[in-house]
Amino acid sequence: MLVRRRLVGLVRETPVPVLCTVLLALGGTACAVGQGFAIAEALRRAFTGRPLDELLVPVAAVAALVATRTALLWARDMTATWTAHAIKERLRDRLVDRLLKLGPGHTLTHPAGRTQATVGDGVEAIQAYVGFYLPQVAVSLAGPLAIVATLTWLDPVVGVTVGACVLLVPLSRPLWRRLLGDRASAHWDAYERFAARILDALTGMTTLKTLGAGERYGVRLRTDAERLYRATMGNLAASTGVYCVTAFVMTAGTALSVAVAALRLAGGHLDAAALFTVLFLAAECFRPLQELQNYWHEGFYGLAAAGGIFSLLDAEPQVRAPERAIPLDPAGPPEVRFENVTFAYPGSRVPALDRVDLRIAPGATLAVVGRSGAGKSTLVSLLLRFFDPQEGRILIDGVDLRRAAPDDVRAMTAVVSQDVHLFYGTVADNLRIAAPEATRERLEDAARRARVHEVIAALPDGYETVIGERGATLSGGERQRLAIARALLKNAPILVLDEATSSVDGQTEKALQEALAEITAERTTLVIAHRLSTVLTADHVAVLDGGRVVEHGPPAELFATGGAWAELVAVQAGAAR
Ligand SMILES: Nc1ncnc2c1ncn2[C@@H]1O[C@H](COP(=O)(O)OP(=O)(O)OP(=O)(O)O)[C@@H](O)[C@H]1O
Repeated sequence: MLVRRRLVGLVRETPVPVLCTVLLALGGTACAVGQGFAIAEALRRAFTGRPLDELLVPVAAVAALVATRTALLWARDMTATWTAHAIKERLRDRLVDRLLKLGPGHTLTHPAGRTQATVGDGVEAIQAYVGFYLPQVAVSLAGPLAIVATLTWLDPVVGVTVGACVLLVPLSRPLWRRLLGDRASAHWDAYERFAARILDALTGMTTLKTLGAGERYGVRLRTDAERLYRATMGNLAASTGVYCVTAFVMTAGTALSVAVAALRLAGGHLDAAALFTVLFLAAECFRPLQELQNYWHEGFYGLAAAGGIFSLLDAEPQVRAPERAIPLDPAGPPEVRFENVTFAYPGSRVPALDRVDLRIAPGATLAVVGRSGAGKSTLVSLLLRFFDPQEGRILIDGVDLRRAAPDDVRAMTAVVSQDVHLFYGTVADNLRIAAPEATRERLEDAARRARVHEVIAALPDGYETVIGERGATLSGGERQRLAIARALLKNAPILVLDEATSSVDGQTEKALQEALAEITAERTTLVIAHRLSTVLTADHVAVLDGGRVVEHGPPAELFATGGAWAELVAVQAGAAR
């Protein structure tokens, strides 16, 4: 029997329904035992020439027992299914809850496809294991034990023979455990890899096509599908191999028990009716083990998925909430400071930010520029407290972010990034993600200020239009303007603009710059920008290079010094010509 302690722990959380499942199954076994005795009695009466009406009682008892058993097993299946669903739903709630707690700190460092396979199919697979397999383990111990005791009472020699044969099944299990466990894990691993690859292909379809890499990626997909196929067949071979051996032991055990009972009959230790009872009970003794074997077929996936599920449940968030969080004031635009901040991503030895000192005065705008990989986005991730710096600290109005609740920190900041994610749902739903209570008037006002109201109004159902997955029905520029409307609705005192206007045409950019100037005036703003037009209006510019601030000051002053900023301007000007 393959049992994982923590999965048993899940079952223990719903003790009553699980106990009911076990008792109903054992009730079914008890009916089968009664059936064996009733049939034997009917035969005994028939063989001894008793009148027909005397046969009616045992025959009626058999019918009643068969009906009761059917009802009990139906109730068992219903209870097991219900229990399995309840455990599954609770587990999935916990996983989703944990994922939300782990936040982008986890999603940025783990493949989404694997996580999706764990939370989706992994939890589905657990269902058969916890709902059917584990309760059946208890039934397979108690049922055969009770039947062997009954057989021993009928005839000790037959009882010991059946008991020995039954014992062979669980005793042979350790021989297979390793093989079954390894094959199941290999199978799940191949499945997770395949699921991750498929998700990547779907989300990156445009990139693959524009790079002409569809064919090459298809080869990788086929290789992973082939690996999954081989792992499935390997698992199936091991599983059915064990199934066949166990079935053989069970059949041989039943045959041997009947042969021993026949010898006992010949020796005058048993009568013919008792022989029939033995025959019936010996077969029934192996039935729970046979069912256990069947449930294993359905549940092995769950056992393999358990590793991923529990490691996700055990994963610790990158940032911890302090026991007594200092509240942050969301009212006015705050001062933001990075003090000697050094940070390297988990698993990386090269710091993405190296002793960064920056200050944004309340209501001021700081533009951060620098080459790709300089550390600009990392600055934002730290400001949103997706990660904590290894050295130094980040302060909002003098409060170290480590001493504030992570949710409070995120509530202070609205982000408009390059990669705008629109969720499956209506335009209004997508706007209300930022402000669930917002009235239709507020939505429209925000959309107007973000210069996207006309676009929304022209959609087939206006604000109630369902946006296709990943915003397929809106252009890049429209999506960005929707993101700006979201930021307006969130109305946070800190604003992060990550190349917020990179996907809009010249005319829209002008209108957007006006709208952004309007909202940045009331907020402390950090602009991550590659384009000069976005930076020129900032109060300060910081030039990042290799995670370090190499220049910092008002844009005009920096330009006059002829340093890194002036060099970047020259490069851009050259590129524009
Ligand atoms: N999730 C991550 N795990 C490990 N390293 C990362 C991760 N994200 C970024 N890095 C590394 O950290 C450094 C800074 O990256 P960052 O994304 O902050 O740069 P950036 O200036 O925003 O670049 P770009 O302008 O191209 O967006 C880079 O060396 C990058 O490879």
